Amino acid sequence: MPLNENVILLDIEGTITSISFVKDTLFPYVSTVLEDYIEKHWNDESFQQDLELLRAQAVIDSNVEGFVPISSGNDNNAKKSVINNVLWQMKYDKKTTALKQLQGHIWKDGYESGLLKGHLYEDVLPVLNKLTDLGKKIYTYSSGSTEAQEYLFQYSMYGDVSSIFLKYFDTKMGPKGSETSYINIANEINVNCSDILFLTDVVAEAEAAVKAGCNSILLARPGNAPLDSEKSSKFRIIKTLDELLKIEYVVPKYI
Ligand SMILES: CSCCC(=O)C(=O)COP(=O)(O)O
Ligand SMILES: [Mg+2]
Repeated sequence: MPLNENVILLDIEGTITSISFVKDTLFPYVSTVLEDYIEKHWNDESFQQDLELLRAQAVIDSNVEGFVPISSGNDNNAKKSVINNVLWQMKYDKKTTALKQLQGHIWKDGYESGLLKGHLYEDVLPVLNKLTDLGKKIYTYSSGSTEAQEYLFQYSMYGDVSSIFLKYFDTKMGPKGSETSYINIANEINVNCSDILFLTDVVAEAEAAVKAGCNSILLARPGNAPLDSEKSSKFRIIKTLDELLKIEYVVPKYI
């Protein structure tokens, strides 16, 4: 049987979905419809919850250089300031739970209208199906909100493939560069960290997972940022998930 670990935890962007889909399709969709969305949904309970998170994040960010404040109240000035704050966060690709939750809600319309179709590399579904047949449990952990992840899989270019994934995790487990987040996920699914193989395109995330006691493999997909040769040398690097099926026993390279 390939792989020691029973749990396969997948990063999304740069691992199973192209960075280009996120940066060139999903993010511009939000920038384009943001103003209309805020105007239309301002009084909705769901948007008011998103706004509360954005306001709380703004307090945390208030000392960050270039920070864009959110005005209080419900007038046009407040709406404009929310738009500007969101665009500022997106410009710097901030991974705050507040931004990610709002983006997920905005993408919903785009997926449901058929304008957005979640990208998946062609090796992903065949390999994940084989791993499932081998008894492996498949989970995702992304900075994108759990709802955003679900939409991407429900409305993927291959149709609804969400049933492959047992559960989605997001930054509510903690940031992806923090070892505690992987311990939180292990606790959530009732396994030891040593039972988790985390796949990602980001070395700092792989290092955090390994510090927590998980194993980790790096993905080098076309269009990903080049991997730092020194830092990534501690890890096995694969180009597609097919390579997972060829691994008989993963001797963690970082030991
Ligand atoms: C779940 S699709 C949206 C992806 C996203 O917003 C993002 O920031 C990607 O982060 P990841 O942790 O999947 O690399
Ligand atoms: Mg990634």
